[in-house]
Amino acid sequence: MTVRIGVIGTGAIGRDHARRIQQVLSGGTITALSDVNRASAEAVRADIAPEATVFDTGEDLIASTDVDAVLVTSWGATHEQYVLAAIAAGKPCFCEKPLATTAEGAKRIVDAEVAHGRRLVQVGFMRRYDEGYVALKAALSQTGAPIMVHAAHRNPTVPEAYTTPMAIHDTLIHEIDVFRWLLEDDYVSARVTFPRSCARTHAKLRDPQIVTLTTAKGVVINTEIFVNCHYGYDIQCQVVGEDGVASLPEPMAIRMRLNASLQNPILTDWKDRFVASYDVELQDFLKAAAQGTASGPTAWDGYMAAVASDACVRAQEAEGEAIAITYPDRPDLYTQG
Ligand SMILES: NC(=O)c1ccc[n+]([C@@H]2O[C@H](COP(=O)([O-])OP(=O)(O)OC[C@H]3O[C@@H](n4cnc5c(N)ncnc54)[C@H](O)[C@@H]3O)[C@@H](O)[C@H]2O)c1
Ligand SMILES: O[C@H]1[C@H](O)[C@@H](O)[C@H](O)[C@@H](O)[C@H]1O
Repeated sequence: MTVRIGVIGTGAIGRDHARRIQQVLSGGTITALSDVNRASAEAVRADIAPEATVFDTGEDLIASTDVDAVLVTSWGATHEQYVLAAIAAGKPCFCEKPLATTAEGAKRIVDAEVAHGRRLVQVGFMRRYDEGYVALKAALSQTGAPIMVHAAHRNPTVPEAYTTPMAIHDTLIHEIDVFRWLLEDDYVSARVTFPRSCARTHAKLRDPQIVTLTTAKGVVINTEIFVNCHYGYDIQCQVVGEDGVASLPEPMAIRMRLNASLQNPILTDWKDRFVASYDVELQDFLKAAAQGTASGPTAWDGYMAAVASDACVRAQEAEGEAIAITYPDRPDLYTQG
């Protein structure tokens, strides 16, 4: 079966996901597009999916009989309304991170999916599909029980509209999810400290910042978020265990001996750093959607990330103070896998 996909939000990642479904992956075809900026959807139709229909609203797209499954790749604050509409229509839905911008919003999605009784939502936490993180998780069986994690999430630059809380719900959200998965653990508290801000930041963004998460098993995770680091897109992670240390591998790069120096290029764009992971996560989505369901990171994972993310934003405001994180019980729908 070829799954007929509608894409809501055709900006950077919506366009890139449409491209991979049309040109790279198997089992899916783009039949519908929608964006509040209609010209953006029209441009994706012209460049990537000439057979697709452009809809005025995401809701119209979801209701279309030409759409079997939905990709939500609009701005974070608009995800909840579209994911809820897809669940109401009984259509599988891939939602980019964040599932919702508040824990309450993510909980409404969990409640709707539980009431539906079958998984329909996959959240775009692509790092769980990244070869490096998968290898790192496997290596933890040799380095012994984890004690500490040192991580860094560095972007070369961000737009002016990117403000201090976005460092958490737009950027750290990847670490929040991937460390739950990597350590098979949940968070109990969050603390944020701010060094002096870097010269390249602006008035509404304190950058960099260091987030310390403590887990139920007592692991302490330090993550530096530095979104004006200038030199490249750089994701670092080192897990210190009882018997040894395991590090996330660097992306493959040609090492050159040139001009009297040893050179190793560093990527500058998330699209390139995680290109293979996006391919694998969406192939996984297409496979499950063909069966009318979803696999991969769940709405519960999206909700858990939103709970931790809200706590981290409160921890930013309470600079230096630990903020407790508590979770409700996991519904049966999310207990397998
Ligand atoms: N997994 C990842 O690594 C990754 C990478 C980039 C972006 N993202 C996420 O994907 C989402 C989109 O990010 P982006 O970088 O593509 O942003 P973007 O600004 O390039 O594109 C978003 C698009 O959504 C459209 N839009 C906004 N509100 C809408 C609405 N109500 N209905 C329909 N369309 C609407 C905008 O017009 C825009 O074209 C964000 O949630 C972001 O966090 C995830
Ligand atoms: O939306 C992007 C994307 O999720 C990237 O992976 C992350 O590094 C950026 O900080 C974020 O703004």
